[in-house]
Amino acid sequence: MITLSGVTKSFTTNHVLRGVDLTLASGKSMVIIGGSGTGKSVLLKCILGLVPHDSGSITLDGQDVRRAERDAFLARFGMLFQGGALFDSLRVWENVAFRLMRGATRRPKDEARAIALEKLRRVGLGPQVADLYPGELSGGMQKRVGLARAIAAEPEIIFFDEPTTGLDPIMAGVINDLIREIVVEMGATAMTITHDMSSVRAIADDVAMLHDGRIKWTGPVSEMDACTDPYVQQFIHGRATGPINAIR
Ligand SMILES: Nc1ncnc2c1ncn2[C@@H]1O[C@H](COP(=O)(O)OP(=O)(O)OP(=O)(O)O)[C@@H](O)[C@H]1O
Repeated sequence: MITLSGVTKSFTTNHVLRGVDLTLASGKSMVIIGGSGTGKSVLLKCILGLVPHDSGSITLDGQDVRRAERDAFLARFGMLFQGGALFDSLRVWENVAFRLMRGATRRPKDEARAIALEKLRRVGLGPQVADLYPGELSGGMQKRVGLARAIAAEPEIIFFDEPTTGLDPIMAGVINDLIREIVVEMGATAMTITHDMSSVRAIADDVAMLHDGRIKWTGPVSEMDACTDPYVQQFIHGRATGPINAIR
């Protein structure tokens, strides 16, 4: 379980997080929504300890994330980054096996390649893709490779940062379904940042809306439509008018 309590983070006079309280239950899928620039990525980086928070606490299974031994802590996480963030100079399978070939749990090359092929298969990519370079793949295929990489080391917790950005609606649907299936299958705890409401509905058990540096609303996705909070309503219906200023 990941617990955030009163988390604040400022960049000089820009007070991005102003007291975030949030719990990510183990084995559940939490989706964070909120307008551009509200601090969703900063929140994710604070949890990972990549950006130090100013005050409040963030714990993983009761342990302060700032006190955790970095390598062991990060090894518990898988990440699917916004642009896929694949290494252009590495073959697809080497990208997927990246973490398997480094660090304390380093595996022999043949074993790492076999795991990479198995993970590629899991995301619907055949062995013919393994020796290509990322630049030879479509955007949707690159996302799948990124997803295969995120799950390669079988992490307990997976973060998805805008997993469907730049994909057509059909491919976005495929990626959403894959994320949901994989998270359920692995029993992983998932946190996804997205603007895409169809992703929210496909991926989330729970939703949290970040606004003005705080969690404006959180609850099960099944209760989101009935939520009367005007901020949530404006966001989920994509209305230009409402309490959220459209000009930012
Ligand atoms: N390293 C940094 N130094 C200074 N300011 C930063 C830094 N990282 C983020 N910010 C600021 O924090 C605010 C929140 O940024 P963040 O990227 O978390 O937004 P977001 O909600 O993820 O937005 P989007 O949905 O557009 O990706 C922005 O005002 C941004 O300029």
